[in-house]
Amino acid sequence: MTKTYDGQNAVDDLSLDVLAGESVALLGHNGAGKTTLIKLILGLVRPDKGNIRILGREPSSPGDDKTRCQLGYLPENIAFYNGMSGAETLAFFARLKRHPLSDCARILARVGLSDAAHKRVSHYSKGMRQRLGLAQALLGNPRVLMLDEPTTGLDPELRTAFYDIVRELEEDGVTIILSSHALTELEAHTRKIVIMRKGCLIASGTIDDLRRRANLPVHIRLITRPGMGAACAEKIPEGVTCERINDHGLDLTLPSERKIDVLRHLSTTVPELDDVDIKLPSLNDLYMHFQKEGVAP
Ligand SMILES: Nc1ncnc2c1ncn2[C@@H]1O[C@H](COP(=O)(O)OP(=O)(O)OP(=O)(O)O)[C@@H](O)[C@H]1O
Repeated sequence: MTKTYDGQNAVDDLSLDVLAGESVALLGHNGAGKTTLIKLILGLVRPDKGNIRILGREPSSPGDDKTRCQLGYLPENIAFYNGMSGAETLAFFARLKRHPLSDCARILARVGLSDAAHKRVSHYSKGMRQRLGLAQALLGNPRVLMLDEPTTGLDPELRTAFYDIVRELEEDGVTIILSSHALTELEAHTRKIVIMRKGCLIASGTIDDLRRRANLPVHIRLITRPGMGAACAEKIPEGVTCERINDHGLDLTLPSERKIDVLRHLSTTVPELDDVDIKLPSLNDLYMHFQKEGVAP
């Protein structure tokens, strides 16, 4: 589908299948079209070309509240009424979503806000507001949950707690679509990655799929017995770039398909070797690779 604003394609001829129960990370530069894609999925905006089905239905079709109630959304910047408490806020959203008010306390407990339930939202920290945002997204026990940059501004402990909740939801079979710029944490927490650039989808798959497609070099750090770095460097096979970092450390760069051969060679011919550390391309490396102009989808 394509969505155009003021003559510019915010989402440009993009096709995407998300399976039930999949957790998908949407990555892309500022203005790549991630939020627009989420709004298309939610039915908040309609595509100018193409179409979209979510849970088998057109999300923006008038009167289809049943489908919309099965979607949860945590926007990038959620606004609350500051004069209301967390419990009052959640009850307000629960009425809109026709979720039983008697269940709100359970949802507040799930996001760790029970103790602050009766505190005014204006007195909440950024992390507490974010958790309240997640609580409202969980109303209606959604089958599909859209989280737009949900961990921005959260400390490492809260991020971990946040992803623990996301994992539980995944285990319950909820489909999760999450947009973020926090690549390191996504690497550990999402199964499928979708990379957007200027409204287009430029790569998608698991991190292993993306590694295979990008075929970036692998880095291996070798640690030898003290003073044996130079002797070890002489035994490095042809076609492998070798950089000495000190008298007992070497950094190798090699094509990924040679990884096993080179490790086998080192283990049989370099008795001075003390330790080996293999660094596969990270999600950040892959993201930078695919964002480069000229990489074909
Ligand atoms: N309501 C709108 N009216 C006009 N242009 C819009 C509107 N919403 C988004 N755009 C434009 O569409 C493009 C994609 O914006 P979008 O917010 O989807 O990007 P994003 O990937 O979510 O960015 P970020 O990472 O900065 O949040 C941008 O050029 C933006 O200016």
